[in-house]
Amino acid sequence: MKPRADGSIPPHQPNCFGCGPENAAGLGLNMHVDRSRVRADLVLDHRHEGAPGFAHGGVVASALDDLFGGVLVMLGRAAVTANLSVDYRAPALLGHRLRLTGWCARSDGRKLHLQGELHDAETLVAEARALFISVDGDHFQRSGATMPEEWNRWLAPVEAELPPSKPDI
Ligand SMILES: CCCCC/C=C\C/C=C\C/C=C\C/C=C\CCCC(=O)SCCNC(=O)CCNC(=O)[C@H](O)C(C)(C)COP(=O)(O)OP(=O)(O)OC[C@H]1O[C@@H](n2cnc3c(N)ncnc32)[C@H](O)[C@@H]1OP(=O)(O)O
Repeated sequence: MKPRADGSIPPHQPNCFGCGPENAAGLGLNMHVDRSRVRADLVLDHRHEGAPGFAHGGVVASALDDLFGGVLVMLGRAAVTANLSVDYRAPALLGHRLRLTGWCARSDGRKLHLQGELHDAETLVAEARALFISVDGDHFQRSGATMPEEWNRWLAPVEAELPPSKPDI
């Protein structure tokens, strides 16, 4: 799996909660590569409500987690979330167009240190740091579910080194 020629990032799989178009309960993220970052717009609604008019914090965390899944596609690395930390800086308002941005800050063998932000216009709503660990195909066999054909191709050996991190933009 890799970004398309126009920079858009295909869904991880059709039913992915974050980005799968077939998941009626999902967030429907459409991600794209913008230089060395991944971006997506997100409008949350009453299904995502916590306090009245505010998005539930877990939904915000889910959006950032799946955004990091988009960063993995940009990097060409299959990995899973080992740790996700979110600082909530301002309420995420329902009905507002929110902007997600994610990038890889650093990699160290199997460890990928990813960072992301959620903005409402100029307002920083949330920032996240995550540790992802590279995995191979065996990791996903444990569910017993059928893997998308494309995954069999990208679940390559995890030892491959990432290219040097690009400078922040
Ligand atoms: C080519 C294209 C690639 C495209 C990629 C596309 C998709 C991404 C892939 C899959 C996801 C698919 C779709 C959804 C996409 C994105 C959504 C967000 C992602 C998720 O929704 S994903 C679900 C939630 N996620 C889990 O379901 C993980 C459960 N978990 C485990 O499966 C294991 O826990 C695992 C595999 C993480 C590690 O297990 P393990 O046995 O392989 O490795 P081990 O434990 O030895 O750790 C190795 C080194 O990491 C350190 N380490 C480990 N965990 C740490 C922690 N929490 N904090 C600090 N350090 C930690 C150790 O200390 C050691 O460090 P050291 O080497 O220095 O000793």
